[in-house]
Amino acid sequence: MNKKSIKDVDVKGKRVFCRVDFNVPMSEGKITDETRIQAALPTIKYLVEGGAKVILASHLGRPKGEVVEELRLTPVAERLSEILGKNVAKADEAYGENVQSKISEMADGDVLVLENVRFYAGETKNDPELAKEFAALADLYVNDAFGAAHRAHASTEGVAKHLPSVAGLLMEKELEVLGKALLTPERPFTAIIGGAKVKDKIGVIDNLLDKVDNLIIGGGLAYTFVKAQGHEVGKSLLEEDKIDLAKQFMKKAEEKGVNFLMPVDVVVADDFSNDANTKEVDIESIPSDWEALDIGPKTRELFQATIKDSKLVIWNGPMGVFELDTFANGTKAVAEALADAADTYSVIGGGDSAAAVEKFGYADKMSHISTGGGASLEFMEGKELPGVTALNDK
Ligand SMILES: Nc1ncnc2c1ncn2[C@@H]1O[C@H](COP(=O)(O)OP(=O)(O)OP(=O)(O)O)[C@@H](O)[C@H]1O
Ligand SMILES: O=C(O)[C@H](O)COP(=O)(O)O
Ligand SMILES: [Mg+2]
Repeated sequence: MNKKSIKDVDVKGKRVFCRVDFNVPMSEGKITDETRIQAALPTIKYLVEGGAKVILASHLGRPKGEVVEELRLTPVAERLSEILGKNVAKADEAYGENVQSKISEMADGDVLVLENVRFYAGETKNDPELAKEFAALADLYVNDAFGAAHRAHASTEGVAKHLPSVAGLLMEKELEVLGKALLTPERPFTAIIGGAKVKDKIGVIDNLLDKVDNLIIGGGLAYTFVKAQGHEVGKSLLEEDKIDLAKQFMKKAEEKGVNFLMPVDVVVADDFSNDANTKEVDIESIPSDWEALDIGPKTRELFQATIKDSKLVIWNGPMGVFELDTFANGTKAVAEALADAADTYSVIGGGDSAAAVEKFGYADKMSHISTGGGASLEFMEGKELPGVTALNDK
């Protein structure tokens, strides 16, 4: 990596604004998967042991510039305190006088978690004034939030303009491992894309089609493509204004000779719940009042066969609503195929995807579990990550 890391600078006694990705899956105020907290520990401990005053900043969810009580970082700070075995302070804001006064009371090695940076509208707009407020809290900026490095936001990019700025240990490791896999990808190279962030992720398919041998589409993302194929999708997740784009991608795949795999059957439900009525139907027969919430058994086999024959697989986005057991089989089948494929280098990306692999007990069978979903995809596409570009060169 040509960027400076925390190992290249002196942190002792410094106030360090450390951006982490604590955007963890939560349910009813409880953290349901702490992969991202665990992944940030090496940097946090390095800073604590190095005698820095560690000021942690993160987003959680997408509160759109307003305070959303359920998206406070308090549970994360509490969990971090347990893990570190020391008191971790929590601020109710992310900058300003109250925060300054909390920081002025910190001793070397103390840890403070700021409030969700996305409670401020300026965060996602990369507002220079907000970036300056963040910078005013610290002497050094560390970006360890690989999962948010594809965002040019005030706490991931803007703040770096005002402070010496270096990468954290997780950021360094992610870039190294993913970079290696990408530099000379072993073939067949397969990308599996699913999940729910259709608007965000559909675009990555364009560049991926220049790189992969197989592209598998599942999860909520699939139904925009199903519609583009000319089938009805009932109440399934659909981005109407991306249908034309989906058509273009299918055409491009054909021209490039990329094997483009889509669900051939699905599990549909009459309600978004575990006790909904469900049935398995072929892809051209989704009933108008029903919603496809998982891939079906034929699709599971189809996807598994391709995975088995691949040497490198990158996977981002669950195949169905795996949080509900009724719709977990598709995601489980993909995880299982990857776990069984001993000769396949498997890279799992994304908060919910990592949670799924963990939930099904396959985490230690994967070659690399990246903390980045969108970030790992954009990196794999060959795009520059603004959160990395903004850091100081070596
Ligand atoms: N068919 C579907 N309909 C609706 N939601 C779906 C469907 N399939 C999967 N999902 C949902 O997609 C969500 C995960 O998508 P997401 O794009 O956030 O993936 P991720 O791995 O967390 O990546 P990132 O880190 O970028 O968020 C899950 O909560 C899951 O329930
Ligand atoms: O979950 C993620 O992929 C990262 O935390 C980024 O979140 P975002 O997609 O809401 O920017
Ligand atoms: Mg997610």
